[in-house]
Amino acid sequence: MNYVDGEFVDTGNCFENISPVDGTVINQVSEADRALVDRAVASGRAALEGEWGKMTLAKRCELLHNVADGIEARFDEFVAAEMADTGKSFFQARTIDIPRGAANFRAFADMVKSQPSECFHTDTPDGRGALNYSVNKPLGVVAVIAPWNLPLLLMTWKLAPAMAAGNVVIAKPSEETPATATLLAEVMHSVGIPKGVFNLVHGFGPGSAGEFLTAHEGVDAITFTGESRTGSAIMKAAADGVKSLSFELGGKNAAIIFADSDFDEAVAGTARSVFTNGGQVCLCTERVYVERSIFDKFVAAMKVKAEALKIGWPLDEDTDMGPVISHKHRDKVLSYYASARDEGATVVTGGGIPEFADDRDNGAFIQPTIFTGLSEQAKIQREEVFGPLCHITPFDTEAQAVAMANGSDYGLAATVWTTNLQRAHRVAQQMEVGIAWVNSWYLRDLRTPFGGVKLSGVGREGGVHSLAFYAEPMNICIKL
Ligand SMILES: NC(=O)c1ccc[n+]([C@@H]2O[C@H](COP(=O)([O-])OP(=O)(O)OC[C@H]3O[C@@H](n4cnc5c(N)ncnc54)[C@H](O)[C@@H]3O)[C@@H](O)[C@H]2O)c1
Ligand SMILES: N/C(=C\C=C\C=O)C(=O)O
Repeated sequence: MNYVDGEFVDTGNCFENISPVDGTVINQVSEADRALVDRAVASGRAALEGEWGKMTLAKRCELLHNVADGIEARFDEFVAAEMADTGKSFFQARTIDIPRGAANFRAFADMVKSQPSECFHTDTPDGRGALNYSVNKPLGVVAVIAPWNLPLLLMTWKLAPAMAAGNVVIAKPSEETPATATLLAEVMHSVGIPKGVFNLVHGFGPGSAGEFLTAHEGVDAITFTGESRTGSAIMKAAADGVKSLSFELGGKNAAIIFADSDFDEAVAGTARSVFTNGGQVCLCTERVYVERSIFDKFVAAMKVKAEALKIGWPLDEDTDMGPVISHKHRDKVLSYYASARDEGATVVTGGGIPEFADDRDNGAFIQPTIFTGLSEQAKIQREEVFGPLCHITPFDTEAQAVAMANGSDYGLAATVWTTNLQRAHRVAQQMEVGIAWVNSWYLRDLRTPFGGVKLSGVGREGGVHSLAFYAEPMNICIKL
């Protein structure tokens, strides 16, 4: 169901939600039409001018903590829903996706309470001076458009600061993953978020709810997470309305492993950064650069890691990797596997589809894959694949590794593995990315700036960066 103006709405026009595990139909999803999007915008505007706009900060933060409580109270339902939509493992859903859904609301409910505002005493020629202070006002009606890879985590990563800053939101989850967003609407409704503050519209991008939102004259800002080319399309749609935009886009992330790294740690950490969530995390590594003296040993060790991954039923406790999100996406990843082979890659492991001889053969399962032997100009070195694969390349000098890692049109994340302190700082700071991890990956502090450079995004969210994006600071000058 959609959720607009405090009501669950079925437009009567549905699309099927297909399981990536076995190809069965999970449920029917009500697609929002333009009229429902219009109603959501009007309801949001009324909420801003009504109860929500007048609510105290303390009460707003209390409600956001209640939303977090509501997610935790229905934790198992959220886990099951996320796994059903995505096929991700029980481990991933229960240790990352759903806990972060609650954590995002708690983090921003707490951070916004201690958000300072500026004040300056200004000298004036008459000696009496002036007082310049600023107040933070909300942007207004914010469209939140989210992807399918970490559905609840990424939607709430935007909803939480937007609502903490006093905005009203219209959320549009991916058409692939409607379930946890709908559960979230039930939680919002049950904890008493005033009608119009949180709205949920299901649908697609072009010619559907996504596009209706981005071109809507009543939407004040758009925060989008998804493919870079979609970001460009949304930027065009929003241009006439001169809307505030925050974009978290694609990545083609590099890992650099020096011979002076802790070898076992570097192998384990890099394998995790390549294969987590089937490689369907924007921060995942797809390009691995290894110092030549340990190259063969490292490739062999990564092969062992890839072949040890248990690809199975998401609910099995020991499953490491489920299917990718859809047959369509699997075909895209397989086309990159084929292009790598066509360009002469060595297939270290994988490259195809696993066979189970059960219903999983109707799912979108794919083999974890490692390639070597290609140049930096190869297709899988230039383009984001967003699947469980990497290409491993040897390097001889630090400068060469830095140049290759930076030689991408993307710039989201990088990992650097070394035990040399100076080298760790030196190389990390040279990475042309928004986030560099040293001897770690996806270690997250929600107060830090998060975002990408180049094709990987526009702006930063996280901590004060989120609160800055979702606010309109206003300066008031008082002549004394
Ligand atoms: N940088 C990050 O934080 C981050 C996080 C997760 C995923 N991603 C990126 O997202 C991509 C995978 O997610 P995806 O396939 O859902 O991305 P996508 O761009 O296909 O879709 C993302 C969302 O945008 C909507 N959409 C599509 N076209 C639209 C349009 N023209 N107007 C309005 N809305 C539109 C979709 O319905 C979906 O809800 C990968 O490229 C990945 O790198 C980036
Ligand atoms: N934005 C975040 C993760 C993004 C993952 C991309 O797929 C986060 O952890 O806050």
